[in-house]
Amino acid sequence: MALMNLPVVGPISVCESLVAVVTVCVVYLLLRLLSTQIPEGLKRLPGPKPLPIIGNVLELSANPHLSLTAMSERYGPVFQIQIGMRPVVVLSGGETVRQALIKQGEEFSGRPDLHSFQYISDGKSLAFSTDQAGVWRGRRKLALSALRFFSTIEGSSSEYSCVLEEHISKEGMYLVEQLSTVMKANGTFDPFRHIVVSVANVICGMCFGRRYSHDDQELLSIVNLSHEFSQVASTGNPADFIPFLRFLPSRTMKAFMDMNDRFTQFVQKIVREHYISYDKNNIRDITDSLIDHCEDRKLDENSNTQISDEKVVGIVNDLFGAGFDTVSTFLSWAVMYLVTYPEIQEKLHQELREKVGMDRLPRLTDKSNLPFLEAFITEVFRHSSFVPFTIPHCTTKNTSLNGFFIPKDTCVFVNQWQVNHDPTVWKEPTDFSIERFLNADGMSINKLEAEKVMMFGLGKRRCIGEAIARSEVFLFLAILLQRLRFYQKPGQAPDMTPEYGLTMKHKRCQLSASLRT
Ligand code: HEM
Repeated sequence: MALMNLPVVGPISVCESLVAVVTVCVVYLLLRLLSTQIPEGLKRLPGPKPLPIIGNVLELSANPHLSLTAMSERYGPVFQIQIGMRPVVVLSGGETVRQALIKQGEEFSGRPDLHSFQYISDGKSLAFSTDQAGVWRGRRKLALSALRFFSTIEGSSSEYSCVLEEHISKEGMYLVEQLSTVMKANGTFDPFRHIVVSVANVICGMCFGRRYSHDDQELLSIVNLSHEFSQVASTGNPADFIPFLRFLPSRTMKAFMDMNDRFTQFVQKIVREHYISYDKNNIRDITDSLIDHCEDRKLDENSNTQISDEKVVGIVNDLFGAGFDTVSTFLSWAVMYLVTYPEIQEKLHQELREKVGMDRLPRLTDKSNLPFLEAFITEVFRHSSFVPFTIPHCTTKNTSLNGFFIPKDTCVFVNQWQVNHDPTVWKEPTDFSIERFLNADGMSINKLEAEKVMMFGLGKRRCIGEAIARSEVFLFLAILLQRLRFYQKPGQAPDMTPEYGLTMKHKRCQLSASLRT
């Protein structure tokens, strides 16, 4: 919205354009000459030579995770590229990433002030905004404790170990029913279309205390718009790195802004309803608990009000947004792998039949008893690496990594895809093999290998929804595998080519399924 209000460049003469271009080039060269004095004992970052103004944009290709992986083979695990006018440090290799995000976690815990990030949750996102460390830490703590509380409290009956298990079990069964109904009516179904509603309902239950039907147009219009978001939020938009592009119309950017507006309005409407019906003695969900936190602060003279009410309650935006897209993308990929490898699907079903049986639903406590399923989940995470980069990081002070100097406020990309496909760590990294995560006896998980897979980031910015996400992917998949058999439409092998983004999706497609007896 703000971008559309900016004045578009008016008519300018050739002479004026030339002067502008020459000035930009001179300033650019001067900045490069004056930039980065390397402290003694440290080295300058290696990397490809940038072109003026556009930097290394042309070398990034449509799949930056692949081109940056190829560059890491040439320049090593820490190197610098220039995207437009902005230097970006790229980290690869498990050891180097661990060193940066865990051992030097504080120095790499910032977020860069990318232009497009200001449109996410009105610039007040917990995950994307450049909040000062104190504010971000306070919000993160609040978000973590709200998530923990509203996933571990008791369910409505003793059948469930906690409310999270109840939400997932119920949504899992609705999903099975929904898919068999669609199969009866159409003969095929689009996996993402249905999975995303079920997963959104789990996080809606926790955040807003409500669920939506699979045909709810309002919810569908929100959850199906994540594609534009994902495209821009991953490694940014050209306008984040080449400032004058902000003044030119961009279709991707407009779609990104529209999507963010609609998403924020959707959540704000629910938050407004919560403010009206809020009752201190009946805290129903995460939104209520955040409102309650603000109300309590008002009564406490000594309370720390560094974080505004808007930023406290706005945390639900992040939890809802991050909570449905990632998990549903994973599950949708998992179904694609099941269809592609029917022999693995049968093995997983047999494991469930033997260890859980067909008379009851799987539970979270069955996890340790289902090593094939856990190995399958880990291999889908590794092989698809559908979150190829973490959210971009930023250095909070001058620092060094592997002997290379990195100035304060440098944008940092962490290449999770490379870590998960590093040929020095993984045997035949392009093969899909669940055996790589099983011990020699074939009956238990090789934890050491599983921990090498990187999907949730590491250190200070590590995903706060990891525990919930892991419970969701396990239980949804266990229920689907117990009740259904998935298969491809005759003669139509599924297209496993990922479409690049913050979360990489497979192409939308039609699959088939039948109920298991
Ligand atoms: C399979 C599912 C998921 C994956 C693969 C995933 C992955 C990630 C990654 C890679 C990051 C960025 C880490 C970094 O910048 O270093 C992240 C951040 C985050 N995730 Fe997740 N996530 C998942 C599910 C969830 C869920 C279910 C929630 C909430 C209910 C959630 C909430 C967040 C939040 C709030 C952040 C920002 C943390 C911060 O900036 O301090 N995620 N996630």
